[in-house]
Amino acid sequence: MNGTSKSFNAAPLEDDGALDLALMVTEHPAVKSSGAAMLESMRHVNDLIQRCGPWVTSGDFPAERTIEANKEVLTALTKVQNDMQKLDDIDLDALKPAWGDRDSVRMARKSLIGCAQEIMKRLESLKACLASPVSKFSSMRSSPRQETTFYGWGLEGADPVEPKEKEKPPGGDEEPPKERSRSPRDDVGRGAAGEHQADSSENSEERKHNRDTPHFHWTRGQKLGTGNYIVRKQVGEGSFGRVLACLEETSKQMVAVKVVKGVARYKEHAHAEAELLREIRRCDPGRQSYCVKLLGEFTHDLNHCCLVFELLDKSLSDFMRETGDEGLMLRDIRTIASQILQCLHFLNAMNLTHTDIKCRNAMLKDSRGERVPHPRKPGRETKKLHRCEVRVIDFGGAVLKKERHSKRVGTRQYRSPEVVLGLAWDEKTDVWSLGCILLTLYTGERPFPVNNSLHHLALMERLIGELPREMLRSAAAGGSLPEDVSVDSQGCLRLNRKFIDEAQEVINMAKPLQQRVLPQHGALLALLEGLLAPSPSRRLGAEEALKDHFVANESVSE
Ligand SMILES: Nc1ncnc2c1ncn2[C@@H]1O[C@H](COP(=O)(O)OP(=O)(O)OP(=O)(O)O)[C@@H](O)[C@H]1O
Repeated sequence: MNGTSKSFNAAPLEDDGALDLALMVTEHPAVKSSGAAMLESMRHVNDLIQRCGPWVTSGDFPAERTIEANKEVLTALTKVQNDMQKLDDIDLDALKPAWGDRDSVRMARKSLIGCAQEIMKRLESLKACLASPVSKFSSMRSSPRQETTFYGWGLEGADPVEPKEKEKPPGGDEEPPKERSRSPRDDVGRGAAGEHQADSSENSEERKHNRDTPHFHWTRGQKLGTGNYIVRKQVGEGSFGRVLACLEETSKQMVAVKVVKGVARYKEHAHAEAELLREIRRCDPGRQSYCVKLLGEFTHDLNHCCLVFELLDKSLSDFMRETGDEGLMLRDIRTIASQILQCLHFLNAMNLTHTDIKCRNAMLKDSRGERVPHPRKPGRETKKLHRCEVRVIDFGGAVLKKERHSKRVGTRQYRSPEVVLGLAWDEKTDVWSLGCILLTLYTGERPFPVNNSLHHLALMERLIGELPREMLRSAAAGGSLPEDVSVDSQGCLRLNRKFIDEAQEVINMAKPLQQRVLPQHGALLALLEGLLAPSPSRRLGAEEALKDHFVANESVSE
């Protein structure tokens, strides 16, 4: 009999009626959906217990099935945690009459949380039983790791840097379909051959291994590092790690801790991001950069690099969703434009390009506000912020001027024409991305809901007019055109038959920029035309844009 089996409880979980009762007393949508999810999790756990019970009690673990079961347990734990969080997030002060009274919702929530805790207990005990066989099998399976190079930030003479692989974050994203940049710096010191090497099967194997490595598993109340950070809940997740809201014991302040996956490359990458953020803090004593503030860095369990940040509230994409994707008040858009431009101006002075400016990477410090009639959409509402202050996050893709490269950086929907075409890019690429953010905030719609380059370029032409022929010609001549794009002898985009069949209708329906902005908002239109100029040499720089009429003039009429 295996030692770990002592704690294994093979009895199936049962609903003692509390779940049903909870679902009967309220119509609150979060309670309803969590209740249904809880029933599903309960069934899943019972199934797992049935499947794993025999090996756990006999101690005879079959390799593949044990690894598979472990993955399932971790996924199920995350799911239950998320469902608990949804319950936790219910605002008892904002109930609709049809959802039932406060006490019923509170009671239902308590019952469901109790049920979730039971499910978690079982999953935790199963996880403990599987842990040691899994680590034994995994070490037998994994191939020797590649040696990783030092990833020093901006250090003269540092070794060629390792790529940051940006993969699609799990759990969906507000910008689907999403394609993340590969590396900000992965071809430094390499040529086109380097690019090819980066795609060799060995690297993609490793990339897959990194992506499949599970995220750090957390529990509420858990202490991180040397015990100074107590986990309260999860506030975000990216490709590199999970972001947890934690109470810092000494200061009694809530902070955000990004716990990076236990993958060597990701750890190095996180150290580099921390180093850069420390440098930003050093250069910004007056806190005028609007960059997120790094408060510290530590290691948890020897394996997880943890970055401690000021705790922020909601990303612009989450906030937009909360307002029903209707678009924000113009005065808030102006403030956001001004603050992100100040951030870009500051980064320019440090010779840095962020490369991944987007709605998910700009967070509000405080998303509280009041619902007001939408000034541009009769009959609709939006949310007017009490205090509009943003912070730019995720500096993992930032690139120093001296380390610029020709790889496609950033998230597809926010990429500038020069990046899509594989041409040289500079800090103006961030300005284009900001243009995409502002247009999204104004219209409520993402200007480039695309997942291939031809569609993207064709939509750009629809929005802002023809792309400069020199740009298309030089991309064609330099061999940097994306695979799906070709250019004719005149230097115009060639739209093939298949494309026309599939996408032409969508392209035709997309409105030019002038038609997306109301006539009374000419100042905003002028700014957007400056930010979304196709040629980087004609595009506004951050410093110039700060002097633009719309940005500089604080009195905005909605
Ligand atoms: N300081 C913070 N306060 C609150 N939430 C945060 C904070 N920083 C990040 N988050 C949340 O965590 C998510 C992931 O953070 P971040 O983008 O830094 O991680 P990442 O792994 O680098 O992601 P990506 O896949 O975009 O590179 C963010 O989208 C945001 O929702």
